Amino acid sequence: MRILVATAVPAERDAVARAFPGPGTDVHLPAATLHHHDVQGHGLAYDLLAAGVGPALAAASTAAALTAAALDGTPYALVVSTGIAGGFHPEAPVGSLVLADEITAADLGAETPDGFLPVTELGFGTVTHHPPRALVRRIATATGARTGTVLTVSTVTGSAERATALRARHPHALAEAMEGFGVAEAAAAHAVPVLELRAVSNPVGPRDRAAWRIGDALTALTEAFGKLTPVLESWDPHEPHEPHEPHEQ
Ligand SMILES: O=C(O)c1cccc(C(=O)CC[C@H]2O[C@@H](n3cnc4c(=O)[nH]cnc43)[C@H](O)[C@@H]2O)c1
Repeated sequence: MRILVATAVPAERDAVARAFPGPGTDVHLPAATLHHHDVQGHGLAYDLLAAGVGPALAAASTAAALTAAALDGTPYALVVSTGIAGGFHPEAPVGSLVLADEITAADLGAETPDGFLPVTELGFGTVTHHPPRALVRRIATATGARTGTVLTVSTVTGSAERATALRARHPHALAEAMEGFGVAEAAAAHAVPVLELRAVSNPVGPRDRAAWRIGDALTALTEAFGKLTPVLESWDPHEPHEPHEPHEQ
């Protein structure tokens, strides 16, 4: 089973790679370079992709890798968007793991005098993707990740007011990052299921870049991916999808 893991930057990709034994191999594609790891004896192959920062570049790079695999006749069974993230206080503290049960574009829409309208209310597209519920449950149990909404933003939140406004619109949001929705859009175009797993490096709120605990978050990411293989090994990508249940408000 082939799994595509999309991070934003090479430091996150390398943190994931440290979960696997051996050096891996690089595969150069048009518009994307994959770092390939076969997990011996488990029938799993991971392709790690530093897909770029922000939803647009992440979507373009992920789509390039998905298309190459499909044309090759060895399509991916799963796409995982991963990396560091901001965590909403107090539910997702620095160093914790968050696994998305919803991946939501938080700033894709229009501002109106009455507030923000998502694109769906303008009659376009989608703003949310849902990872497979049963798989989310199993991975959360294996890794200790909290489950909830992970927001995708194009602008990192830098004030308490913005953090409060986002939580008011998305009461189940645990974290924000900048790529998940883009990666999920590319996966959906190929009808491939998607996960988003994040390690919290900073609180969502007033900007204090010097306080980001990137090293701790990258270590948490390596540990989480070390626990993923047995779960994915026992996962049947063809198992029927449990219907999505909306969060209770
Ligand atoms: O400087 C480094 O060593 C370094 C190592 C790993 C990652 C980075 C990044 O800057 C990654 C950018 C990436 O992180 C996500 N992120 C993290 N915190 C937030 C946040 O509060 N709000 C939104 N996004 C966040 C995001 O996905 C960025 O693409 C640096």
